[in-house]
Amino acid sequence: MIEIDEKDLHYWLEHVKIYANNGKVADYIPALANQQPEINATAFYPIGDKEVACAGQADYSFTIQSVSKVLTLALALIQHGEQAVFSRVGKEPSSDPFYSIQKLEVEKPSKPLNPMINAGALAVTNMIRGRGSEEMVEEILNLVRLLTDDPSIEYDEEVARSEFETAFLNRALSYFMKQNGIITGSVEELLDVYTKQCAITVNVKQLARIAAVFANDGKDPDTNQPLLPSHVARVCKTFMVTCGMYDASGTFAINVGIPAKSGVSGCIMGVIKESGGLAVFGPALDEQGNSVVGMHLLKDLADDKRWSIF
Ligand SMILES: NC(=O)CC[C@H](N)C(=O)O
Repeated sequence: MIEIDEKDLHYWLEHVKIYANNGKVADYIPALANQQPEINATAFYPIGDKEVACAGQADYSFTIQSVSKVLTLALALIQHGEQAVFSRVGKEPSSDPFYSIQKLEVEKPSKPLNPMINAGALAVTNMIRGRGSEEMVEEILNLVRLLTDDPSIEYDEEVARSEFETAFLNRALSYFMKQNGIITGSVEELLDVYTKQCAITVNVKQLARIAAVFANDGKDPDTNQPLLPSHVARVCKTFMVTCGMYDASGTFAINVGIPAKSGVSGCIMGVIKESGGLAVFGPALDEQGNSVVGMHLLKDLADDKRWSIF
């Protein structure tokens, strides 16, 4: 069991916050361009009914963006099983940027390489049960409410609308996959669900709790009640290791060595085996779209606490 307390978090966040100057806030989603690069926060949610530790603006809410890809994958696996899900999406890293379209044309048969890139996540979201986009969004929100133990979790309407109005690349990916039978039904409805799942808002304490459920093999970190089947948690964690940090996943595995997932809002969740979940937020991003402050914080903490699973 690796102990981490508030003093650690304060110390390391103070140490790395200067790196925000080296990054840029995502602006391809207009509503995200308004984020303040100097905001930062981190939280550690321990397994075993102990207090969450945090530092920085820990009550600040942000949208989860690509972190939602792990959650919709978990939901699709629960609803349809591995065979059905992996008939539509692959299990291999792509080494391309998360929004890339090129491998969809090159791979034969054409199926997105993994569920952590946009194409794969869109294919997974397309599988979520529901009679329409509203019910599908509600299914996803209910999973996030379960994992955060907070029934008030919602999505940010302005961020969702802003992405929906400008998601030309995600529409292109979806139409390409519809042509190849990977996606069925209305692309506009799919984009409606996808942009809303990306716009679900949490703070670092809530995100750290989600990571803690994965660290506890799918069980509630406080009560040990099963929330996700352990094999689903295992598949999700494996994808976080191989593809969770986009085309920086290999470097991250060497430098930090834990399952993690980032989102372009500037959030990262990290899973520390049998210990707990760590979340960090800092909206200034590096070239690959990962939070600069988050990457430095995770690297320093992983070195200090010997977190690497390798
Ligand atoms: N990397 C991300 O966080 C991408 C999520 C974003 N909503 C998109 O599809 O572009």
